[in-house]
Amino acid sequence: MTSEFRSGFVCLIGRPNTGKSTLTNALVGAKIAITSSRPQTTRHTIRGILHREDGQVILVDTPGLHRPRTLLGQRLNDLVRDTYSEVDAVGVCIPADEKIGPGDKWILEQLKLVAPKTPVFGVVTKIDKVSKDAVAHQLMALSKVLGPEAEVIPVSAVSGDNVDRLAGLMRSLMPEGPALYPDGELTDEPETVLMAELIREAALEGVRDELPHSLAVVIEELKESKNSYGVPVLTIFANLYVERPSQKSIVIGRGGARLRQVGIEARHQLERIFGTKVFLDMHVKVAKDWQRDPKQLGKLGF
Ligand SMILES: Nc1nc2c(ncn2[C@@H]2O[C@H](COP(=O)(O)OP(=O)(O)OP(=O)(O)O)[C@@H](O)[C@H]2O)c(=O)[nH]1
Repeated sequence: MTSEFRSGFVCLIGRPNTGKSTLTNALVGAKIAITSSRPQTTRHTIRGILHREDGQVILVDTPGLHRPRTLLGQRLNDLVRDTYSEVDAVGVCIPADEKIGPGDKWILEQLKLVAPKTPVFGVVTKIDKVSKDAVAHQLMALSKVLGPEAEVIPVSAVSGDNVDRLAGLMRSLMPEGPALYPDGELTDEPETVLMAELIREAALEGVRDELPHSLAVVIEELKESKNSYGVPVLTIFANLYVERPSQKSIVIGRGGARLRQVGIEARHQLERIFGTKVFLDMHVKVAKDWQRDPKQLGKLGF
């Protein structure tokens, strides 16, 4: 028996750091969504596309929903709410190693409020981190919160456990329809957005101060040329915006050491993803209070 082809959109939601980006990468099979050990770093709605013989699932990875404190926070939340009501299914992600708390319940309330008809499924993530008993306990707890209709699946993006099963479940929740994107396409984000995200991720890694909301990266220009050996090189001109001079020093580091390290890290990732030699030309600038200024926000792509 051949089953019908299904296609549609899925959004994985959950508190920051629950493993949504890592899971998206595992499902899609390539590094597209940006992960970081620091919470709330995924700012853009990046779509990974899961191609299967029997269907296509377009994953919309949203920033973690959080109580807004700044204009940027509000815009991010609006974006998340719009996404909830437009997708065909929403996956609620809860890490296996943390109790379901008020933050999770708040997210579920928002979901029921803005998209009461969107099918929901549960995902217990990072199951490699805890015992089987703890996983079973978390599955029951999540099932209780989501209700009897929602299917709940335990996965580990790191070991790959159940990632295929989850892909199958998502596909089964999609409406019947043809592929929406050509095979082989992994994301529909413009590549400059992806470049900016990768540089931003590298610049945040290892910085302990509260930088995540104060750092924006804008790709100013791309130039293709050949080096002295005739090898094609892509030169990326990027501006890193921070809000205060003190943050600028953090990003640059002593004698520019940190920024050089960030450059090496980002270049490595960019070369891997874009399959070409990369030269990174980065400048760190101070744009005072850009998070609270609508004009600046627009300029920085929010
Ligand atoms: N052990 C283990 N760690 C995981 C797994 N999935 C994600 N992580 C780790 O958990 C951290 C957060 O993962 P992300 O994928 O960035 O989480 P996120 O939910 O996308 O986070 P935000 O972008 O902040 O919303 C990272 O350090 C990951 O390496 C998993 O299956 N097992």
